[in-house]
Amino acid sequence: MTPGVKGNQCMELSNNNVIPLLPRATVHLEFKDVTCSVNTFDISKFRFDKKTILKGVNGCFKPGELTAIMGPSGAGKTTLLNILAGYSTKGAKGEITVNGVCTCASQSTGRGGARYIRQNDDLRVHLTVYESMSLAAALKLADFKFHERKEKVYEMLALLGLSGTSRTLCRDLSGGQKRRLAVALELLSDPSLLFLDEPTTGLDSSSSTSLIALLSGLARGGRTLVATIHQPSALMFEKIDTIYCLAAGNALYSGPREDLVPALNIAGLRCPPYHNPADFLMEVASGEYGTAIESIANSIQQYKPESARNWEENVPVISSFSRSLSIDTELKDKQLSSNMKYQKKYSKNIYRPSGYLKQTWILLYRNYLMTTRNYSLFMYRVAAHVVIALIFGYLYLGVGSEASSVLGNYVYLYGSMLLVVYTGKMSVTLSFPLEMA
Ligand SMILES: Nc1ncnc2c1ncn2[C@@H]1O[C@H](COP(=O)(O)OP(=O)(O)OP(=O)(O)O)[C@@H](O)[C@H]1O
Repeated sequence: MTPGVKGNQCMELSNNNVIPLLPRATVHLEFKDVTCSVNTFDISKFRFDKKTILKGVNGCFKPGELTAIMGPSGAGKTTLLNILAGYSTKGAKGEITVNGVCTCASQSTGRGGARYIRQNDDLRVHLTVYESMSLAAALKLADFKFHERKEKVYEMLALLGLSGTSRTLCRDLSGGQKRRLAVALELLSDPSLLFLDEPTTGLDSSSSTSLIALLSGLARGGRTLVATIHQPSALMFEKIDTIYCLAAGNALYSGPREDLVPALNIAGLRCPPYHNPADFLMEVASGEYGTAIESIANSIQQYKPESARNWEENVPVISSFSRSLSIDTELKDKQLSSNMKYQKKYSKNIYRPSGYLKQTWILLYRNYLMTTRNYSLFMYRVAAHVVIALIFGYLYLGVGSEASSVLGNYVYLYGSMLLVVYTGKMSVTLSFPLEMA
């Protein structure tokens, strides 16, 4: 029996129609004086040097907003995201406050149930979209009944415009669809805080824009979304609420998108007309305008916007946002109400994952599916065993029916032990780091 996977049905929605599902709680994340240093070995001097990647950055990410962490290559964007998400906190110092609860940046827990979508899609290429989703749902949503999990999976697929690809193998998805599936997998447990590392890398401009529109829609529901974005187009830039720009480990600008150009003006940097402000910011951060980053950052801090934004006033309420979307109202209402129903029914805040035994069973089943569908690997394994059997046969040739040759017995025992131990161990040793990723 397939755990968590049964049947198939589709609810169709076009790609860019996003229903802003409400998260279960809102998350306000603030960080103060975050630094990160690593020790690097300098071969020419034969000694360890300390490299400072982040030099005491501050900032705050609010619910209902999509924040883009921008900056030139090597500025420290991924490092900051890793620390904030609690994914990799080695060498980090500083304070991270989530909804008023302060934790040390070097701690990897206490980030309000944050989910992190890394740059490389960690999808199982031999599973279909529906299988990936339903197996993930079976792992993450232990308290849900089978039909409820199924409903939630279809709801997420429809939400992210993946209904039409539910039977497609993950390896056959386009780059944009893979990113959307990665988001859908994380949305199953309704996270309030979502980090994405370079979600648009490798996508064409239209897929990138539609992905950013989707993230912006999810943020509108009250989530806190933070994504590193290299160089957004003007269209993508319009959909971002807040910009956090890093340059050589320092925060250059942190604030609403619409205040970026006036703030740079204050620092004496005029964005040329018809120039994408995002490109201009990157040029400034790369040092193309000659001024020291610290002095620009200091000047920018002098800028006081006329209307300090209050997200609670400005974030559109769910009904007004959904009115602006051209989607089937009946379907939208049905999905919203099912989402609310689950949120009310299950837990105060956290969906409970499956128990150890159930997880083992689900993962075994997933492994079985992947192994049997990976024909070439399967055939290589069969061929390897045939070749090894021939070698053994040859080595054992002439030993006779009494097995009286000491060397023959030794070769047989030693060889069969190696085969049994290593063929079993190697697959685990190789796949463990991949599965952990
Ligand atoms: N473990 C480490 N050891 C040594 N240097 C590191 C380590 N991790 C990051 N760095 C260095 O820190 C700097 C910032 O890295 P990071 O990956 O955060 O940059 P980024 O802004 O995300 O760059 P990109 O946009 O190219 O991905 C880089 O110069 C990188 O080489």
